Amino acid sequence: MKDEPIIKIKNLYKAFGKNKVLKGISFEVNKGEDLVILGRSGSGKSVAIKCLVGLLDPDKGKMEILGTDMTKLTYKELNEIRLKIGFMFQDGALYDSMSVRENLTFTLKHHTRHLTEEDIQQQIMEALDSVGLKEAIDKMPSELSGGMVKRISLARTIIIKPEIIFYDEPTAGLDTITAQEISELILSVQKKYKATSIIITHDMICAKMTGNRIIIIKDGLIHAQGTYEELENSTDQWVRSFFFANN
Ligand SMILES: Nc1ncnc2c1ncn2[C@@H]1O[C@H](COP(=O)(O)OP(=O)(O)OP(=O)(O)O)[C@@H](O)[C@H]1O
Repeated sequence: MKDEPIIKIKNLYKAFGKNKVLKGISFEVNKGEDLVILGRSGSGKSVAIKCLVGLLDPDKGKMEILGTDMTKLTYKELNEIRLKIGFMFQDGALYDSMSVRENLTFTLKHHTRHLTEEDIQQQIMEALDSVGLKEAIDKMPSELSGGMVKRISLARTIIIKPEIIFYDEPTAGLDTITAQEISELILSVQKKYKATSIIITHDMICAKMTGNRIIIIKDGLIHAQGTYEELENSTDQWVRSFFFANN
């Protein structure tokens, strides 16, 4: 069902010593939504997501994913909820010593037990097909270009069919054209798999293509939110600067 929040963050605070990074962030993400988080470097976008998924302990705040209170989880419950979440990290995070096939097999076996060899191969081919890279199945990560690494890491993210996908700077380090191809691919994956997404990015083309709502973090708080068009036409000069300057 749409319009049903499956991610809820309320009054999230996080400081590292004197560095007060998050000072009361609240937002919700509905099922099927693709939310982009913008903010200048160091504004706390990654910290917010890490708190949400249990990789960092928040100082204060309530967080819920798929109806589960993320602040009161046992280790077992945390692992269970993480099985429903896919991550696409900035650096791709593939295992260098494993081929593409082995990387994907590893993820799949770790996620789903008792799959037959035939199921595994079929799901690998389906994921690689979704990112247009079936021919790379037996390549090693060192043989892949930056754009191909991103595609394979996207394949690895979707192979577990997550309900929620977190993208951390999915187009970072790519030239403009390749970045746009990756954004297009993310869009097609979103349509095909219908996962709910949170996308952290500095790439405004990526934000425009992949997000249907944007929030902007400033000074530890949510400074503005809306659609790309609403924020682009904001009366707030600082907000508008995102759309015309490279952050
Ligand atoms: N584990 C940590 N220990 C101490 N400080 C941290 C830690 N993680 C993040 N920080 C600090 O928190 C602040 C926010 O970092 P964060 O990585 O969330 O920024 P960001 O908005 O994602 O930036 P970027 O766009 O550059 O990735 C920074 O000042 C950073 O130094």
